[in-house]
Amino acid sequence: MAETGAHGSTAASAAGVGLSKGGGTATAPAVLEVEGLSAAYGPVRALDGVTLRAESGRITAVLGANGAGKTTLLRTISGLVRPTAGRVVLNGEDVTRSPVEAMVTKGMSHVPEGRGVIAELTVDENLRVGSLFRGKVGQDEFDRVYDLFPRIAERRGQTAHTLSGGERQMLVIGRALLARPKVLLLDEPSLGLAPRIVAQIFALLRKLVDTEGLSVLLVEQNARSALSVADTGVVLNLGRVVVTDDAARLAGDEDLRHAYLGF
Ligand SMILES: Nc1ncnc2c1ncn2[C@@H]1O[C@H](COP(=O)(O)OP(=O)(O)OP(=O)(O)O)[C@@H](O)[C@H]1O
Repeated sequence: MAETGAHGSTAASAAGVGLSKGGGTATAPAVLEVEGLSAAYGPVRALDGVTLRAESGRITAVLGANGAGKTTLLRTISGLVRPTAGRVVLNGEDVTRSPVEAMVTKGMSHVPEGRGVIAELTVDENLRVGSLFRGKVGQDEFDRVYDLFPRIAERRGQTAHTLSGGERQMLVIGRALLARPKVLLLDEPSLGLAPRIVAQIFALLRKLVDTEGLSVLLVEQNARSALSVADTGVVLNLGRVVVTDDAARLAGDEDLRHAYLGF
């Protein structure tokens, strides 16, 4: 198991060391910095001093068992849950306790678990509803999403309730991308999907990260898949960071895999 330092970060990851999957350079600017973040639901302490960073052009996977605090972490970062302590810094600006709309404007998009689409509306209408908060969005931006997700493009006139789980996941990611985020928070995109579809979605994320410098904070219970696409992994247990390390090293750490990742 990798050596952990303060807040569970390894010395290597704290220094931003580790090659990206795209073969890029070791250090990238932090788009998102989370420092000592804590959150509670009444007496239940769900997050306890979580520190991590998400960098431009990199995928950071947050892993852990049921109840580890992964969803709460994303909800607290994006302003849906009020932290009891700690800071969220986006592009160098302290955005802790900013309203969700402000987070979106400043470059953070959150795709929650559950693939929330409006079932009665068409795919195209779902995309347009999702872009309303941005004011006028050019057709070229919708076309870009359709280019990224050809399956969604083929189904643009269909009502969303006819979509498969994978297509819904693509639609909600596409909708989030219309906000032109610097950092995309994704909660369990693989849940209930066939491995082939998960691989397609992860490959697309990898492409966006490598070509556009997007930063992705990916929450997953499916640790094996997540580590195969991520640059860095952060393992949570009972609301605390257990270890932060290069994704390939985490995947190869048998003790850690057995103790926290279930594969
Ligand atoms: N709305 C809530 N009210 C009370 N307790 C909650 C609430 N949401 C989560 N919790 C508790 O907070 C802790 C962290 O839950 P969270 O959903 O963040 O974990 P998780 O790692 O995302 O788990 P899962 O993979 O099962 O979704 C758990 O103990 C959970 O029971």
